[in-house]
Amino acid sequence: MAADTARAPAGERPPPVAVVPVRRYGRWAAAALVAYLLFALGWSLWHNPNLDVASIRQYLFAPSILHGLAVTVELTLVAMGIGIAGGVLLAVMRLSDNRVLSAVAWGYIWFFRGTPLLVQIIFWGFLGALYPNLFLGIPLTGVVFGSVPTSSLIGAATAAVLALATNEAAYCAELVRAAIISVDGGQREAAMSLGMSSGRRMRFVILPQAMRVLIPTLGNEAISMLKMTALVSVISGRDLMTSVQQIYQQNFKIMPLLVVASLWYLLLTSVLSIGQHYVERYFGRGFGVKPSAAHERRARRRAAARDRARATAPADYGTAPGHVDGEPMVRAEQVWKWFGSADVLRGVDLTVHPRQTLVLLGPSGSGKSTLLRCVNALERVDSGLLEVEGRRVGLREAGGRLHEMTEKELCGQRARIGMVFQRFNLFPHMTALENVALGPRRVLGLSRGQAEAEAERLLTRVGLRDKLDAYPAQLSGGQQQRVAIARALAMRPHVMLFDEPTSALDPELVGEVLDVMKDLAGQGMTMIVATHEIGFAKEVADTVAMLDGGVIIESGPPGECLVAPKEERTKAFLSKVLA
Ligand SMILES: Nc1ncnc2c1ncn2[C@@H]1O[C@H](COP(=O)(O)OP(=O)(O)OP(=O)(O)O)[C@@H](O)[C@H]1O
Repeated sequence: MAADTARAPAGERPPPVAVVPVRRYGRWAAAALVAYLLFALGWSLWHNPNLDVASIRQYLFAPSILHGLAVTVELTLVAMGIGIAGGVLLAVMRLSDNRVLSAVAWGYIWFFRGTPLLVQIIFWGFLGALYPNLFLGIPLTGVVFGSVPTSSLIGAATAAVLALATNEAAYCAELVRAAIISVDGGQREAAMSLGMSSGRRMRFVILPQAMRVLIPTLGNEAISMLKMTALVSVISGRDLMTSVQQIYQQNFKIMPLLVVASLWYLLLTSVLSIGQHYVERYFGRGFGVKPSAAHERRARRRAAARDRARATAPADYGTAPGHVDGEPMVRAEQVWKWFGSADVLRGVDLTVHPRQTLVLLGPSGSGKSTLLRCVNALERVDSGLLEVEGRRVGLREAGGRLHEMTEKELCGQRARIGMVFQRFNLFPHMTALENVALGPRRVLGLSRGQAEAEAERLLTRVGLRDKLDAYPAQLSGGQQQRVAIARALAMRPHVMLFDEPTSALDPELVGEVLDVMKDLAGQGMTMIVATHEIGFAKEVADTVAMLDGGVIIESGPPGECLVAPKEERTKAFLSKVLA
């Protein structure tokens, strides 16, 4: 029997197919040639009397060299640390809606990238020539609390750090900004829909994902910083390269001393590269990087913490009750929304009562997503009244006028409204469990154990008990959407919005998501569902509304709207969808 037809007992993995690999003679020859050339180069260096191995040995651990090495390491670490922190701050300022902050950040980056680093080092080193004394006081008022001579405050070492860090911050700012922009916009919206403030969104959702893009470029920056520290010699900084130069200017052993410097730089660069590898692996979790042993240990520790926390998880941790009996859960009256000259919603009226399911139908571009986004305060309506639980969405009435809600108020309102997106928008750097636990932990203030115990309960409810530690990339579309539903439910929302939750799924995965939604409706969740699933609408909806061109042209019980629609447009739409 041929190897590829070998059989194993039924159900067991068969032996792998035995395959003779292609003989790649060209590659072997190329590898042998390169190895030979490298060996020859090493041999010629080692036996070159001008290299002066004895001097290399003599100076490799010389005190002045080791001191220079320590200065280089210290300068690199401190300047990179301050540079990265400053860069993040500048990037956030640059991306801010506040024009003054954005302009200041732009000006900073423009100036520090636009002038040579050498000039900046000399500037900081000789700052005393411009400002002989530094004052602490209130600018432009003449109020001074104290002053010191500049030269006593900013010595060569401080000037070196200031110059390298302020310059690095400008470069880092652009790298961080590019990395932040590279994070999908859906991530921000998903975090907003959980009621996370802008600071929390940045810290827990955007920056961890941006870091994956950022780390390789920051690794490059750190390595070039290591070598740029040599420039501080112009203000008498005592870095590695300066120490080497001082020695060979006296003894003329240029080659051996350059080899000493190179060996130390190579060692430092290697250490940085190894560090970069681990940091990259940490931030690459969920993006196809294999989970490390540490990841699995952490998962086991967390499972134990969940077991301990289960007993202490509060039953009523959810968002504060906001609903008054008898009031509609969602009410829209003459809601208009426009983008520039395009009127997307043109006077929408609808009412959804508690425990009811409203299904929104309508062709692509009719405004279904926009309406749901308005209900969740992701967009502000331009005209009309939109209320959830009797409170205007995104607006507060005071003194007979409407005021924009503060971020805190908006987050509180969003947290009571669950949203499930067409493209899932799971956080790719978090496991299913972490995705679901994020909101309760970071918005509602549960402990990690309690939040994860609750997340486990919800994931079990949507049939994903065995996928707690899987990252979104390791889940099918249907499974991802079920995690997204559990994530929204974890906030104990008062109303759930579904924006075409099955339209990005393969037909055979649609059922598993619809089953979870039917289950929710059966348990009395108030829901607004934009979908083209007519069978679901017939079975679950209390009301069906047909949106066309930003207007609800027909609404009523599914028995009327779907079985005997009055409007020609609805008939045409249904015949297309059901075709
Ligand atoms: N931020 C925006 N800026 C400009 N136009 C927008 C914006 N958001 C939506 N629109 C426009 O509003 C219209 C309605 O879009 P919306 O996404 O609400 O439709 P939809 O009914 O959900 O469509 P689909 O079923 O294809 O998702 C579209 O013409 C779209 O181009």
